[in-house]
Amino acid sequence: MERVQGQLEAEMQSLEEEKNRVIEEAFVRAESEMKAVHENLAGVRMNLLTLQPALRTLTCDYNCLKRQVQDFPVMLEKAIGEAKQEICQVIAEVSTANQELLRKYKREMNLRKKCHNELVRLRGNIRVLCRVRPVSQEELNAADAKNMVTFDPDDDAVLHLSNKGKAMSFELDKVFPPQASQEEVFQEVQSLIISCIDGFNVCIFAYGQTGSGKTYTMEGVAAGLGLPHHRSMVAAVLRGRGGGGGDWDFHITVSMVEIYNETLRNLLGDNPSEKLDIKMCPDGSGQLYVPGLTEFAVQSVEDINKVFDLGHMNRATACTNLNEHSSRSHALLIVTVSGFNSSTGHRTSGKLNLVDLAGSERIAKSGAEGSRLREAQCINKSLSALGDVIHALRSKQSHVPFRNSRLTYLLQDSLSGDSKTLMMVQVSPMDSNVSESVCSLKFAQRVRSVELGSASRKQAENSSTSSSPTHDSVELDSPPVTPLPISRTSSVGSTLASGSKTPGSRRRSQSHITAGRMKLTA
Ligand SMILES: Nc1ncnc2c1ncn2[C@@H]1O[C@H](COP(=O)(O)OP(=O)(O)OP(=O)(O)O)[C@@H](O)[C@H]1O
Repeated sequence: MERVQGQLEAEMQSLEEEKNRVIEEAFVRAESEMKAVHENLAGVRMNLLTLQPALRTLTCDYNCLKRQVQDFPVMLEKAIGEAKQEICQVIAEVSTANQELLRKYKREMNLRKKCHNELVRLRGNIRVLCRVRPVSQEELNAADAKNMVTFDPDDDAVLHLSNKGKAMSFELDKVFPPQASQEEVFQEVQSLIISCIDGFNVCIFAYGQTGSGKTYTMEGVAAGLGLPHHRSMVAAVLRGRGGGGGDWDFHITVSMVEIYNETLRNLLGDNPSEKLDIKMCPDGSGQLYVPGLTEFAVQSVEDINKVFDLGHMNRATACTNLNEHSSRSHALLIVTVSGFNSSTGHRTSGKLNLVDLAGSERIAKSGAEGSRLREAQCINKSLSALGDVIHALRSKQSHVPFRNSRLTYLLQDSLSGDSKTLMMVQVSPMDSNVSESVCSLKFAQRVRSVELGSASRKQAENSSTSSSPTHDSVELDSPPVTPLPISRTSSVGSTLASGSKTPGSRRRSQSHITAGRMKLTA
């Protein structure tokens, strides 16, 4: 018991000692930790002391930013307002400059039109050009073939021709030698074509014997394109639409007709064999129109191509031999351009007539009979009538015998007034064609060699009184119309009112050859 007690006391003693040791250790540790804490605290205090100014700066910055943020919407609004003002000012300046440019552009456009019309006027409203076709390969191969045509190197309006050993010279408005390209010819006639957009009526005729190049000039294949050339003439009208300025809106329609044996046929109609008539408008305006004539509205070159294909197809189906038939008939392409200016309300109406005439060669009366004789008579009659009309117009005669053929009657409004006419006389250079070439050139000179402005008072009515050097005057079995009296009052003033229009009134007038309009669906 005592031993156990002694053991317990010893244990308690050691525990007491252990406790004191642990307490002492804890105290030492606590003291060192306390010291470290104090040191830390001193460091923190130091830090706090240094951070205080930074905090003050930050607080100051923050307050400053806060104020700026508060002020920002106001400043932004102000800046936007100022920017808006500046932009508006610049826009106003640009708009003024733009309007000024537009005004200048319009003035230039009007000037261009005036210059263009002046140019056409100076050149003469009726111009006679000549084109000599090249010698064909076949002709080159023929041993005895001779080229009879030479040109004046100093004057592009003169052509020399050797006829049975006799030298002859002809002066026209311009002569195109065989090497002249389609493009050169097109450049020459382009301004004339485009004037239909300005409200003028324009006629371009291709005249000459069969094989002299009439169709080549009027429909010749444009290099590489495979498209008939006068499609590009119509295409020029389409392109020229833009030249009037943005205020103009143009409506373009195309008709194709053929005149064979003094009979008018609609090449775009459902029935190409159907004969058309030329009639006086029942409204008493004195204007002419062709009832039933088909007009296709065209807007693109594709539309034009479709119209041509239809016209050529109809022409081919209406006859047995197209080549012969086309040589003995006149083919007319009529392009009507109606313009409307949305700013001024101004309207214009112009017409372009591209006429591929029948072959002008003389057929010996003794050798021809039946239908060939009638064909020859009709061709001679209409070409003589055309020569008479152009001669009368160019010499400003008081009466113009439009009614002597279907061709001149149909084209009456496009030949008279301040219309513009171009006669392209086609010539073959070969000796075998020389007498026909002489006839064609004499015809050209006859319609041209008139002193402009020297109007004579009267002009014989019928082609039987014609002085045409090329065509015999042959009466038709039934003349197309009764000849008109020759006084200016009756022929121009009443019956042929459209032929007497002043430049201003003609510009306002609508197309005389009208018909039910169709939309192009072909
Ligand atoms: N300027 C030219 N350049 C090249 N070839 C031409 C030219 N003019 C005509 N020809 C060629 O001469 C031939 C006869 O031309 P074209 O058929 O145009 O004569 P045409 O007067 O219209 O005859 P037709 O009265 O029979 O219609 C054609 O083969 C044509 O290609």
